[in-house]
Amino acid sequence: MTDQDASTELARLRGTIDNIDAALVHLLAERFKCTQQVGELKARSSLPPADKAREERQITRLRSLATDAGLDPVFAEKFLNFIIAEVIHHHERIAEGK
Ligand SMILES: O=C(O)C(=O)C[C@]1(C(=O)O)C=C[C@@H](O)C=C1
Repeated sequence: MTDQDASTELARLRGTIDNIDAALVHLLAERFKCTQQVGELKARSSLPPADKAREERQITRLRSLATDAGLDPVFAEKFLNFIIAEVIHHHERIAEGK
């Protein structure tokens, strides 16, 4: 592969990465819009911000989906936990009226 070929291929791959990153941002934005509504519903109904049983079910499902998709399930679990921790933080702020 020539240097020119390599830089053309790298630019093509980076274009794909940029598209995927954009899709991830849009998906996350939609998820957080939805969890914002969940947070407001929970605050109105005096429900606790976290639901560990639901999280267990989500993790089991995501790990299985990840394995089937060829993604490291440990990474998928960490990623979901990272997102959920942020959501719980948002829920707590909503419940505090902030
Ligand atoms: O499903 C809920 O009850 C939510 O508040 C959403 C969510 C999530 O982000 O998926 C966040 C916190 C809960 O512990 C479980 C799940």
